[in-house]
Amino acid sequence: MKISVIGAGYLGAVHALTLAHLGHDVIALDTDTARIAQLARGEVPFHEPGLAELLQEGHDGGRLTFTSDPADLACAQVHFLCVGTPQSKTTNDSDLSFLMSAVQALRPHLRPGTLVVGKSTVPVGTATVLEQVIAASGAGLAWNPEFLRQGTAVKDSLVPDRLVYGVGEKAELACSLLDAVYAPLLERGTPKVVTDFATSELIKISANAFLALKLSYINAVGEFCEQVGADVVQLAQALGHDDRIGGKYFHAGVGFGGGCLPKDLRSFRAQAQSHGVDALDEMFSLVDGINADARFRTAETAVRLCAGSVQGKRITILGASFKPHTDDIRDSPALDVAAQLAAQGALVTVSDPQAQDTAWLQFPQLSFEREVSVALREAELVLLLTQWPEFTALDPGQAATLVRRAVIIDGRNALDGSVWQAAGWEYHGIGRAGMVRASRAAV
Ligand SMILES: NC(=O)c1ccc[n+]([C@@H]2O[C@H](COP(=O)([O-])OP(=O)(O)OC[C@H]3O[C@@H](n4cnc5c(N)ncnc54)[C@H](O)[C@@H]3O)[C@@H](O)[C@H]2O)c1
Ligand SMILES: O=c1ccn([C@@H]2O[C@H](COP(=O)(O)OP(=O)(O)O[C@H]3O[C@H](CO)[C@@H](O)[C@H](O)[C@H]3O)[C@@H](O)[C@H]2O)c(=O)[nH]1
Repeated sequence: MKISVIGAGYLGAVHALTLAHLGHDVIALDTDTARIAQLARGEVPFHEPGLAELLQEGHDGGRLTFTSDPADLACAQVHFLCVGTPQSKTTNDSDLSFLMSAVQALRPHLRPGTLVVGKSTVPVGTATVLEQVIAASGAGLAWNPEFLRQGTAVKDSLVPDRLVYGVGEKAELACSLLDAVYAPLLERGTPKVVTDFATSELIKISANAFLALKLSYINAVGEFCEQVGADVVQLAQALGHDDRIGGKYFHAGVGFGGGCLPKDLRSFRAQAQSHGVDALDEMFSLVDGINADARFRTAETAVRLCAGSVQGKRITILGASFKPHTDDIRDSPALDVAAQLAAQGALVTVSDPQAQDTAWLQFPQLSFEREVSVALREAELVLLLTQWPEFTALDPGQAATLVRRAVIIDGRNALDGSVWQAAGWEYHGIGRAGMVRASRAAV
């Protein structure tokens, strides 16, 4: 099938390349002409495991085209909308301006029997409005939210845990075309939920809000653990043995970031508020606050470990991206903590295997050093804030010879604290008061 994908960012580029992998002819459009030129040359525009191989495969198979001209989309039978829906600069609402201009640009090139499919994450009610915007063209509209995670985006797209079709006036057309698009996944038994627009929109945003809730819950319990001398890592493991709770997505630490969870939970708050569901607004205000606090408390611990002031202290931060295996620094907890410490006069060096090139432009107050052994030199405090394998595999004995003071905050509880302690480090896991006490005893 001929398919267009509009918006070639972290979601759209992956979606376009996986659709080509499934055997479709895909044309991807982005208003960022540099990005389109890069993709057309066969270069991936960001770090995502497995994406370069898919791009090569799509090029070799002649199934991929890239454009910035909406007129080129006229040949496609299905059009996926994958543009950004960031948080508004002034409120908690989603900024839908990119989505609206993408649909306006597409509208003249639509014809009867074709389908526009929204994949971007949107507030409830958006699909109903867009269905009216394109109605005169004779094309149908569906909402098909995406649940991929950066870092495992290719696998998540090829082996999704569910497909959601939100359908409206042209439900039959929508279901038959989406079934054809996803035929290889459906044949493998991927669960499919067909529902109305509002439910499909809410499924997506409430999923992300729930994940944020789970993380803020374990981080708040982690704070309690610190107060009473308990260990949040053991606690989460024990809770996770209960299937009703589950151990996934339950790692306490410096909190969540990225281009999705923070802005989606705020959009959820704004939507709940505008519909008078104050309990959800209040609940997610707390979730957001706990997350901000996790970052703040990490920075506070760093100050405490520097005898009350980081002024002039050399601090090394391991990690810049919001999670490992991506170069995305949107709302990165690591960079937030780094900036908080730099604002208090610390000399902060950040190391990241992939995210440095974007991070240094946005954070000129920080120093960046890709080579971790160089970044660690003469550090008076080290914080592990993004658990890249390059960092979790560090030899603590070797690392101890590089730093001035062997003190580490493990902001992701990703290191084996007892091994680091045995190598002479003062180890501080977040929510792990027991590890701090053991560290002090070892010193
Ligand atoms: N990143 C993810 O893992 C992920 C997963 C699921 C859902 N989502 C949702 O998908 C949407 C996109 O997120 P993203 O992370 O890919 O954002 P992104 O910023 O990486 O990509 C958005 C792309 O859209 C392009 N664009 C903007 N306006 C355009 C227009 N009018 N026409 C064509 N292209 C245009 C931008 O140049 C950019 O390349 C958001 O709604 C997000 O919430 C993202
Ligand atoms: O146990 C955990 C798991 C995650 N995180 C943090 O939570 C944030 C988000 O992680 P993750 O959800 O894995 O990354 P995203 O790629 O942002 O994916 C989320 O956002 C996407 C965009 O909407 C959705 O499609 C995905 O389903 C949803 O998981 C990151 O900062 C992680 O470090 C933790 O702190 N502890």
